Amino acid sequence: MSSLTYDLTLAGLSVGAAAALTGIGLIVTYRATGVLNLAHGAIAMVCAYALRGLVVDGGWPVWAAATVTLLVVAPGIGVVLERFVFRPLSVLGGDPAQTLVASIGVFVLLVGGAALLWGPGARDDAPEVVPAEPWGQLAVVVVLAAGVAATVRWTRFGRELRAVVDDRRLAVLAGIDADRVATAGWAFGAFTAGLTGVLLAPYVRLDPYGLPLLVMEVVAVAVAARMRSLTVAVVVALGLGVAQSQLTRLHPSGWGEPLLQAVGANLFVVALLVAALVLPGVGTRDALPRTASARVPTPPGAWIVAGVLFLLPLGFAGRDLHTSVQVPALAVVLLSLVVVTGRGGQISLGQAAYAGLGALFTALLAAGRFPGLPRLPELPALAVAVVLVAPLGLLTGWPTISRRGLALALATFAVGVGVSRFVFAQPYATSGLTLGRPAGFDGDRAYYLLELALLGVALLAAHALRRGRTGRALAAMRDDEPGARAAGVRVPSLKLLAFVSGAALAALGGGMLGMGLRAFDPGAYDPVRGLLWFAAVVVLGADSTLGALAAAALLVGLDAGARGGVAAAVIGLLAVLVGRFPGGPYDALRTATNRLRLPHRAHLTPLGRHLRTRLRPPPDHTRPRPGLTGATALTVRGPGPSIVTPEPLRPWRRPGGAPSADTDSAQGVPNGAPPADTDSALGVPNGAPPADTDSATPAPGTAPHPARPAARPEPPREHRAPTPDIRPRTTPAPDRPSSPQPRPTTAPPLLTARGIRVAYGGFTALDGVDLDLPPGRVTAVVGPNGAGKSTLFHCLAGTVRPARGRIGYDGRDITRLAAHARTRLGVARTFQQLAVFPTLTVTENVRVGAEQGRIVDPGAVERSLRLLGLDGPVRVLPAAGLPTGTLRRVELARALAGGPRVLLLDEPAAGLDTAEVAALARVLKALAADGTALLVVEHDLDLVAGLADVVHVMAAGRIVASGPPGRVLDGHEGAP
Ligand SMILES: Nc1ncnc2c1ncn2[C@@H]1O[C@H](COP(=O)(O)OP(=O)(O)OP(=O)(O)O)[C@@H](O)[C@H]1O
Repeated sequence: MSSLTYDLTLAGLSVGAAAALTGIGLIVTYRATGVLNLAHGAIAMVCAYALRGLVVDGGWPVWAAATVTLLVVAPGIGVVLERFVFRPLSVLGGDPAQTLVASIGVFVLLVGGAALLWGPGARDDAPEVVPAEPWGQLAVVVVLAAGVAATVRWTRFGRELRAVVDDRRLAVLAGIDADRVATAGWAFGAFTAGLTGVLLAPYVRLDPYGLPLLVMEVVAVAVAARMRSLTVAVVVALGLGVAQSQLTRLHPSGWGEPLLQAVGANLFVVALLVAALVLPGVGTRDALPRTASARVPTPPGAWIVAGVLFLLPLGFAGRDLHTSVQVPALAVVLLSLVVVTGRGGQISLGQAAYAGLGALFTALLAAGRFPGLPRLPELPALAVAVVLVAPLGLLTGWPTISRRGLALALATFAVGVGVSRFVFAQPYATSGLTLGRPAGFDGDRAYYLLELALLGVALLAAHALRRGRTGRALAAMRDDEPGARAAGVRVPSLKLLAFVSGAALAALGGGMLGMGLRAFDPGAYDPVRGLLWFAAVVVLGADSTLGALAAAALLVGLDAGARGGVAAAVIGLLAVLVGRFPGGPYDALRTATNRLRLPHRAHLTPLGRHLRTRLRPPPDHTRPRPGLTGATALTVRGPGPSIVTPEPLRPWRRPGGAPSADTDSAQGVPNGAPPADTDSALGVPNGAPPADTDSATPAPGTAPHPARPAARPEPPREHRAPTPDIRPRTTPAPDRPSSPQPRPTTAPPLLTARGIRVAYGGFTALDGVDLDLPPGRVTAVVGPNGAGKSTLFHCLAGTVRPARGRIGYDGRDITRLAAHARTRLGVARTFQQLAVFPTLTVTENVRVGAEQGRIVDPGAVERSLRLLGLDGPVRVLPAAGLPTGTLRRVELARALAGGPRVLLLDEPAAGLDTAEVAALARVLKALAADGTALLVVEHDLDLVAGLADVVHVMAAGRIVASGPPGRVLDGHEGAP
């Protein structure tokens, strides 16, 4: 090996070793806590400053200072973060969106705090702990990686660690001390961060912004290792380090030279872009940032106050006015986050890139240096820049189609870093690019007035995107993406719309900011700003335009003083604390969404599945709920004649024919109401405990089913079939709509499945299943756990694509059609685990279904609300916090509002009490009588017996018996 190659390899190994340390730390923290510690680089920076402080200012020997920094300060930071920031969040439910926001908050807090403490300038006197030669650093990395790998694989602690990462709640129930595991993970992660900072600081600029960002750029190493394999992380880190170093030897001529130089200097950023955008996303089980986008009610008069405050600077002069000029511009940038994150529910950490591109393009266009376009005056240049940047929103928009949560955060962060390094850091942008203000608006006051006008336009645009059909669809997508798809919302295009609009708004704000500063300053749009802006918007109410205005004023105002970093420190502190405010917006959302959810098997690793099975609550014996223990529990008598009991379509009514007053527990049962009436809309007897506060699939350790007002006795066999035991007990209301005659039973099926086969890995979940759903009939699918019912349901609904077979609808092949497209054709569904939109009111929930469904019928919302007994006071309440029984009806009303011809119901009775189940059965029978084809996947055989026209029994991925319930369910007698 030539001496140059050798020297470059050694230099590359040195850089790679530091990157490997970061990778190891990030992976261990992630494995121990499920948190991707975005503050890793900031911890590294603080430790580097601490070491420098002890050595340079305190006069300590390097070895003593390094020992204290690495063994006390760094792990101490980790323990403090775990104890006071992340543990409270995980105890509250471990919402990944909250932990993500909190880790961004810690990053911003540490960066701001460091700028306040040590000043924003760079230092070049960081002490050297390990000699510049790489062998020492390499040895440290190899020993650390081997030690961690051995611990994770072979020790009890390692097993506990994996269990905690899989599912903290389940691990705790299995007797694991999750806090101890998390504390150890955080302490070790912070130690590696400290080591990275201490090793890197002598060779790079030690400043509060640069070092953290540098460390975060190498997050690619951990992502490439899928946040799992330490070996892969170390190999990738060393490989990238050496490759980056060797690239400096190449000097191609022509256009390739600047490109190669840029790539060579930023190979870790290239790797980050590839890892975040091209490789499959990590952390896909993370939720959307639901909690980061709560609807914050606007206090009365707030807009007037905001208007007055924004007009105040017109009375300022000099430096104050000059500073104020930044506020409207920044407010426009932050409005872009309101649209993307607040309303659309998409994490976007790269918004600073679009703002910077807006400023850069405006400056280049105004200077006549934009390739292929003539020189333009400033205002048209700004308008053209906005138009040019808008489609670039697809850069962060398209990853959202397949990514969410952590994977999306990484993808958008990567785009922000990539644009910053490959566009903003190039000579044309860094060589003092000036940007004038539009003619006639040169003075600060006149320019401020122009900004207010542009801010007004941006506010109108943001309002338009947040209101009406689009706004409701965005909110639905944010609240519950599968639910939104099921309601017919075109989720992929809506995400792209959000990002394109967001990019346009950010570009407008960025251009305004550049004009305010009269120059393009790349530092004003670096990725750290992107994190700060994201945190600020989240903290002050992501779905609030007023919050964006307040955040802009706060950020500019706090940093207007002599010391920089105040704004970052304050916003960081608030972001760290925001998930912990009791009674805050998070609580309502958490109760509405999280309480119902035990992670689905599909989202768990094998260990999690094992724990879930072990810890599954025992069956609820307070309610007779005959289950199938296996196909052998049934006696199959073969197909018999179909039974169709046509019933008129009529609302969910109380006896006597009057539409039910809503007596949801949220509303309270009216005083003096008649005694327990199981035929009422809700079937909640007076004085009975609220029908539900629990989940259909309850969290471990809680009762598996909500308290029921009365146990439902199992009907005698002869009452179950062929005469359904659940019959309407009310006389039809005189004003009920006349319903068409049911279609003859010979009508061709509307939805068909032929030869459906689905395999998960090597396991065949469905093996050649055929199914027909004729109009006007209720078809039920029953079977023991794991029989394949849900998988079949998903195939019909479009959420699982079969490996083989065909799904047909009305003669058309829809096998490859997406879920939302099926809904728009007329195949609606409900969910086993509720999928409602908690921030929308009951009426808005139903309206989403009506607006996106098969037919747009202005009367559909009212009709559906009435049919499901939701037309009382409950209609104006947000879905968050309503009882399960009500939410089930909301979900059903939403599905019906789109005018479906086929309705797929996944365990519709889960979480309902006896009376609610009876009322539900009546509605479903009425729908069938009205010509709808219904599929019910249900464990409640009473319901199936009374409701279904034909029952299919599944076992081991096949349909093993079919026929009328009276025959097929006969053998169920005696089953436990
Ligand atoms: N995403 C997945 N990955 C791996 N295996 C899966 C996945 N989803 C389902 N399975 C397996 O496929 C089989 C059928 O599962 P499915 O959920 O369809 O059954 P089911 O009849 O609906 O059961 P249950 O009544 O408990 O919901 C089960 O053995 C299940 O463990």
